[in-house]
Amino acid sequence: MVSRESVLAVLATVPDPDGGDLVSRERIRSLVVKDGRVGFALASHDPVAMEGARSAAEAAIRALEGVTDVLAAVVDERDGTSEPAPASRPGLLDKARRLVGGARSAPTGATAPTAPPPAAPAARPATAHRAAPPSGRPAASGTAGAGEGPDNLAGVKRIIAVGSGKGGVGKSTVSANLAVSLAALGWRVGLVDADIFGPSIPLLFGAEGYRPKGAFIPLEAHGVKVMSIGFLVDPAKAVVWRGPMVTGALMQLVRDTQWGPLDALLIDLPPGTGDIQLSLSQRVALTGAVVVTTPQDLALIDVRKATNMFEAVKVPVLGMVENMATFVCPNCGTETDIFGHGGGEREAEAEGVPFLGRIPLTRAIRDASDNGRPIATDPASPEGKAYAAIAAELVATLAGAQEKPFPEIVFES
Ligand SMILES: Nc1ncnc2c1ncn2[C@@H]1O[C@H](COP(=O)(O)OP(=O)(O)OP(=O)(O)O)[C@@H](O)[C@H]1O
Repeated sequence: MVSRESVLAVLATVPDPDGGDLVSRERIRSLVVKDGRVGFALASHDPVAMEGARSAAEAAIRALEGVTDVLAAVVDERDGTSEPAPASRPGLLDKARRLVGGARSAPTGATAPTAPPPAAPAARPATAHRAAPPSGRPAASGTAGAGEGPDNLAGVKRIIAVGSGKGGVGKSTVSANLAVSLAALGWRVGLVDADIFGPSIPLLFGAEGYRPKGAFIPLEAHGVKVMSIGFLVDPAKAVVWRGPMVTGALMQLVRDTQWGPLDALLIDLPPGTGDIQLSLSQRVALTGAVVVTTPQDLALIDVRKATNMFEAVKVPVLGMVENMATFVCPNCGTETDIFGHGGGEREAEAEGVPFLGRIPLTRAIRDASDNGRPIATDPASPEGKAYAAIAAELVATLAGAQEKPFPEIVFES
C-alpha cells in the first residue's frame, strides 16, 4: 500500500534545481495518493528549470512499490496568484490535515453550481463521487468571486473545462456542439478555444477570419459567445511559445474577454495532461470538467490521465463523453463499432464519474463541422438529439452536484 509518507520520503531524495530537495524546498502541492495512483504539482517561479526535477520525481515515484500511475506537473507561481510565498506557507502535513479535516473554502460564488434556469431539465442526484461542487483547493485567481477577479467574469456562473487525455478524439467538436445544445436549453453560453497549437473552434463556428477590434469582444454564433486564441494569434507563431507564455495568453483570453452574464463558460482545453492544462485548471476557478474519449483502449489509458489530473487539482469531473462510439454508414445505415463498444461507459464507471452519453461517428457531424455549423444547430437530427441528451445530462449532474455534500478526501497514512 502506497502512503503519503512513502511518497514524500521519495520526493525528499529528488534534487531541487535551487539546491536541497523538492520537499525541503516546499515544492509539493496538491499531493493525492489513492489506490496506487499518485498525483502532485511542483510549484516554481521558473517552470522551465523545474522540468528536469519533475520528470525525475515522476520516475522516482513510479519505481515505488505499489504505484500504478503517477502524474506530476509544474505550476507557475511567478505572478504570486497560486499560493502564498514559501515563508508564510504552513507545512505540508498541516495542509493535508486541513484538507482531510474539511476546512475547505466555500466555492467561489460566481462559479459555483447553481440551480438551472426553468428551461433546464429537473435535477437528479449526482451519481459519482467526483461530481461535487469545487472546494478544498486554493481559491484560483482571476475568477469571479475570488476577490481579485476581473469584473467581466463576475456574471459567469459556471466555468467548465472540456479536456481529453489524447488529441484527435473530437474534444473541440464535442465542446462546440455541447455549447450549442446548452444554449438551446436556454442557457447563456460562452466558449473559449484554449487549444493554442490547433485552434479549431473558428472553423467549427464558420469564423476563421474573425478578428476582434480593440477589446476582446467575443464572436456570437449559433447562440454562443465564442473566443478563440486563433482570433488573436497566428498558431504558426504560437507554436514556439514556452509553456508559461501559453498559460499567460490563455489566462488573458479567459479573463479579458467581455463575456457579459453567462450561465456557463466552456473552455476547450488543449489535448493532453501537460503543464498548460494543469496550470489552467488550477488558475481558473473551474466548476468542473467534462472529459472526452473514444472507446478504444489507447484513448482510455489517456482519459485516465485526464481524470487523474483534474482530481489532483480538485476539479470535479462532471462526466465523460464517448465520441465516435459507432460508425453509422451513410449509405446503408449499418452500425459498426470501429473503436470497440462501450469503452467510455465502462471507464466512467471504473473511474466513478458520470457517463454523460455517446456520440456516433457520422459523416453528418464531420460535414457540419467543416461547414461552420455544428450539427447541434439541427436538434431534430439524430446527432443533434445525441448532443442535446448530453447537455441535459450535464445540467442535471450540475444541479444534482449542488445538493450533494463534498466527499471526504481520504489520504492513506
Ligand atoms: N463524432 C464524430 N463523427 C465524425 N467526425 C468527427 C466526430 N467527432 C469529431 N470528428 C472529426 O474528427 C476530427 C477531429 O475532431 P476535433 O478537432 O474535434 O478533435 P480534437 O480532439 O479537438 O482534436 P485536437 O486534439 O487536434 O484538438 C475533425 O475533423 C472532426 O470533424
